[in-house]
Amino acid sequence: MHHDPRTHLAAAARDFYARGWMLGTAGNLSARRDADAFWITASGRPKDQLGAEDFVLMNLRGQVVQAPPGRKPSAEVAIHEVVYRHVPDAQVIFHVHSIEANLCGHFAQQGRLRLPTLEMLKGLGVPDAEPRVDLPVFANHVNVPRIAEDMDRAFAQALPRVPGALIHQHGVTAWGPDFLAARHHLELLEYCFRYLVQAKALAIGV
Ligand SMILES: CSC[C@@H](O)[C@@H](O)C(=O)COP(=O)(O)O
Ligand SMILES: [Zn+2]
Repeated sequence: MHHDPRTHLAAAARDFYARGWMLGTAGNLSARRDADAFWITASGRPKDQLGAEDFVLMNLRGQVVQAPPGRKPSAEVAIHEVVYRHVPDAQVIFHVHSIEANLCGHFAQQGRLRLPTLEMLKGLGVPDAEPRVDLPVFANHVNVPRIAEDMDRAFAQALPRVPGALIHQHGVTAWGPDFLAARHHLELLEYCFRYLVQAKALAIGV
């Protein structure tokens, strides 16, 4: 769909950086070029100042198709690959590191985080009056392909009910059929995380 989504990815990164979600080079963003290839941020680049030379084109078999000199794909490219392989509708993937997402990992039980019963979950594709929805939570591993393998196994069983997944003590990954939808999904998940943290602080059961 997005034959060259790099300027859109750079704009999204600036936005998320300004929200404090991509500090210190954290996070990575990608968008499909076609059924078999996607553009992803190069590893370790400052997310408030990405240029055309800060993106790498990958195929869905983990191979670099095109990379500017000296640039490597994101260390977390295997996670994006798993999402693109399992979710044909996913055209754009955003992975960011917020404080609230990391606090919320501690509220998870058996690898699931129960999302608050908010009307806003409609925006995540859950139209129920009293939604009971869990976000999958994966263990973090220094060896990123291990995280991707866990996700691959889980997604082969069942895709998450909402378009996202949390990695414990690390950050959230959200996706969507276009840039706007992926951003909305990320914003709504981050809203849920803020809500859960504040509810916990106020000792409110959700
Ligand atoms: C700032 S360290 C964070 C990284 O280890 C990683 O989790 C991350 O999200 C960014 O890695 P990157 O290789 O730049 O895409
Ligand atoms: Zn990360």
